[in-house]
Amino acid sequence: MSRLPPNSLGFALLQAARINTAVFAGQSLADGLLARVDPVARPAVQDLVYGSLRRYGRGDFFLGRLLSKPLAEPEVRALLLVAIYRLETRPDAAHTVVDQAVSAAGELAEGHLRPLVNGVLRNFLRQQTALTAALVEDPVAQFQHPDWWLARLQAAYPADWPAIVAAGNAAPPMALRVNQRRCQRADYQARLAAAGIAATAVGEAGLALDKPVPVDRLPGFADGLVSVQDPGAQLAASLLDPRPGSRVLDACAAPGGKTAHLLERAELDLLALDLKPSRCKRVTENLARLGLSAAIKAADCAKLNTWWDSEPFDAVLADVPCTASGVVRRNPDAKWLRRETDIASFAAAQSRILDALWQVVRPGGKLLYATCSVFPAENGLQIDDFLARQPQARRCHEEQLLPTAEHDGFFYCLLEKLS
Ligand SMILES: C[S@@+](CC[C@H](N)C(=O)[O-])C[C@H]1O[C@@H](n2cnc3c(N)ncnc32)[C@H](O)[C@@H]1O
Repeated sequence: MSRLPPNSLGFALLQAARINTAVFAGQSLADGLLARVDPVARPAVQDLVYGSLRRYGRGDFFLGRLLSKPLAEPEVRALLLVAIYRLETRPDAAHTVVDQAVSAAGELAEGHLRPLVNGVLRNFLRQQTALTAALVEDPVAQFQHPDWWLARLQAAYPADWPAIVAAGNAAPPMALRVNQRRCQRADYQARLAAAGIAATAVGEAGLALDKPVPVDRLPGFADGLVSVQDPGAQLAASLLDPRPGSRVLDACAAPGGKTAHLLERAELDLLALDLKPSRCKRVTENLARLGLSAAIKAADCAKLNTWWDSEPFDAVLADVPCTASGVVRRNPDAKWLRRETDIASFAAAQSRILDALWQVVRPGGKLLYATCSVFPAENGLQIDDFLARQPQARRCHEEQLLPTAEHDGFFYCLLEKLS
């Protein structure tokens, strides 16, 4: 509980510090940490949490210079980091920010550290120019990614890595996919314009918004006229392009974005699998909102004996679990929680899934392998290894989308099973 009013900056700083403390203790933002925040404060808390985590390497560097010894109190440290983020990105009313951070510190168990919070933030403001100039001394601070992550990007993309890093540190764009079963894109674009939301057509059925908006401001969202989906993710359905009436498997389906897109484009006999029953529920809810239907089952797609009836599929989508290194701006906590060894663990799980799913593709059928990663071990190298194991597989199309201001990072490889 807190004595600060929910609409105050102090309250938002306090909540953001608590969430970031949970993240650094190992919890994921995807576990709904923000959903528990008072709705009045949620947009401000979200900005503080996501923004400060995107820039954690930088904040950590500043604290290293400002503190004489490491802080043992995680919530106080997290509070300093969110306050520094706010001071850097909204330099107006800096002294109000410091005062509000000190009030927030008073709500923590370590309330006696209020003078330290006050002193560190005032020192930050006094030394800000010199501290900012010193960022170049430390790549993790300057580029705001772990050192092993930077090394992997530099090795794989000698020319593009600075742009990948810059995209990963920026706030993400927001795009919609129009449910072509329920309305035309141009009509929906006009509805958006009437609601004061500017958007540009992108891809087959997408609309890129000039500025992100809360979903409840989107006309007809609850009635299934649109879904939020990155333009990079919207490529999957057209790459797999299953024929109407064909038997399709979406093997890693939750929350169902690509499942829904496939069904919006054509009538299909589609089975959607996901490992977790709670995530299958999200597929069910999404399809219901959009007026679509599929068979949905909780299962490990790699354990064929638990779900497969031996009828082969014409088309399989394998949107496999991955490091999500291409969408790190949407999950900035992952950047700091991941370990380099995770890449090999994901790659091993992905090859297990690929080998199993290949058995359910009919001869002449297709499998689209997809990740939202930029690490080659999960992408092109994974497919090279697969092709070496599977002489009946042919690589029809492969593309690595690097994250930009317009879309997230994705990898796609369309494979055909030779008859
Ligand atoms: C990248 S997400 C899928 C996103 C989804 N295709 C979409 O467009 O909305 C990967 C999903 O794979 C699921 N998953 C992980 N391992 C799995 C397995 N062995 N079998 C089935 N699903 C799995 C995860 O629970 C997660 O929901």
